[in-house]
Amino acid sequence: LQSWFKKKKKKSNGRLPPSPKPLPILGHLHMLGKNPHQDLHKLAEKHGPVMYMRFGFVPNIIVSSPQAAEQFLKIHDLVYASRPPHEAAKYISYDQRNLSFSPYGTYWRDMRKLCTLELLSNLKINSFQAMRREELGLLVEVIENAAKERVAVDLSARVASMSADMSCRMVLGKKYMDKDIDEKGFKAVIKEGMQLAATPNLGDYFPYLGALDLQGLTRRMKAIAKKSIDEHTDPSRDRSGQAKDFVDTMLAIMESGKAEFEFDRSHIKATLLDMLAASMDTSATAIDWVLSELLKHPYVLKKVQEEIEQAVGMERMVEESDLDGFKYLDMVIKEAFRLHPVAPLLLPHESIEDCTINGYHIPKNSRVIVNVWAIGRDPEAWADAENFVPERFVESNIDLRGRDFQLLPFGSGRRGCPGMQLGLAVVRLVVAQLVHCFDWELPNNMLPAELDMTEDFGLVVTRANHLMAIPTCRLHK
Ligand code: HEM
Repeated sequence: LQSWFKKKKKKSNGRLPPSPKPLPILGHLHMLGKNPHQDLHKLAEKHGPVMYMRFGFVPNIIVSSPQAAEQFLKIHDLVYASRPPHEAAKYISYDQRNLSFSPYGTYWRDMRKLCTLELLSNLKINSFQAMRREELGLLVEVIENAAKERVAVDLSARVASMSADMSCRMVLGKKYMDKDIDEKGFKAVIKEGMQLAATPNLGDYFPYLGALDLQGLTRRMKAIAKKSIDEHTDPSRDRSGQAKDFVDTMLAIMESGKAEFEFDRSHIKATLLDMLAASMDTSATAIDWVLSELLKHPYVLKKVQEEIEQAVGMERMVEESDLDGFKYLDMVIKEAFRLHPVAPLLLPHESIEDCTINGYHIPKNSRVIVNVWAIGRDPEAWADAENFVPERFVESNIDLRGRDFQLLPFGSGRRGCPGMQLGLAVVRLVVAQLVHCFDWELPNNMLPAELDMTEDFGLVVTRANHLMAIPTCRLHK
């Protein structure tokens, strides 16, 4: 292998990016612990923002500065717009027929266009406003009861469950109760699928991959998709008054022959699972981190509450139409995403040809891992980088939508997140509502500064310990 790389190097006349010292066979795999984004950050501080690492036999390029990210995701975007082959995704997603893990090519382009236009457009997002209001209303009721009893709410669990219900209703048209699929439970199945999808992020070499029941899991996930399509094609189904969910939309496209590419039930099923997995945990985890930072910084929470109060008053709840006025809330969300990007290493990209970046040779078929967690902490890009200071955005127009490479929670370029508008809409709405309707304090007289912020790595990086807080109602009625 070494000699193969040397030969390659010679051929292109390029040198590979700097690299820590590898072990035989393992390469650099032994350097990654439980939180690979943090380990890679430390290594990049030593070896530079474009770093070469080999995990098993797979060459990886680790990207850790805004300048380098711009090279890979904008200037040479086309070269890096593919995804590596992925064993687990092949199982789960009908041979990579979904969007997230498809390699670059016509199929991915067509699918992405279809999803962007038909499922994730503003029109479509807005058609689910009433559903979001209803689901969030249910959560507010639960919290009101906890406030009456003066007991702590498990915010992490409650928000995750609400987000799963919202995603289910949007994608499949109804909430699946835990027992609907099998004894294991619907949410557990999806969650396991996410963990599985996360593991190969850093090579297919992680030992715990083998511990997961790949076939059993696949069977369950596919059962969900099949059941849903069968229900939708049942002629006796009454769906009057409901927004058209994703299954309806995709079945209609399939029947009309409107898609200009092969599009059958297996494509629909793969896409449904993709949309569920991509929307459930991402938004919920983002909300969890924003709320955690607010509880850790009570003066910031107070400022957000004042901003909302000024626009909405204390007589009613927040509506989605109020959201555009909340400038300070948007700064808080940006700052939370800077420190806690929910997908700290994005999804892995793969290069489709040789390329030279910053004078280094990047071989074809390298995996590219963009460490946005490290980029959010880059001292060259951010003053006082370790601290949560939303006010830093008052004088800056740095945006989080992929235009500014120091802040990339949704990635950027061709593979950037197509669900960003939807994700942001949910995060802004839920955070605004929960801090407008309630004051919050930490249980057991814990001081805000003592709130633990330990991370737990996966496809999304969640809190290691659930966020618990005691609510008090704020609104006048
Ligand atoms: C706060 C919420 C969300 C965050 C932080 C987020 C973040 C991301 C990130 C970082 C990527 C990878 C980008 C890359 O590889 O360069 C991604 C990809 C993707 N996201 Fe999101 N996402 C969110 C919500 C959603 C939602 C609600 C949906 C759809 C319902 C969605 C659908 C997707 C899809 C389909 C991809 C793969 C795109 C492709 O490979 O072409 N995301 N997202």
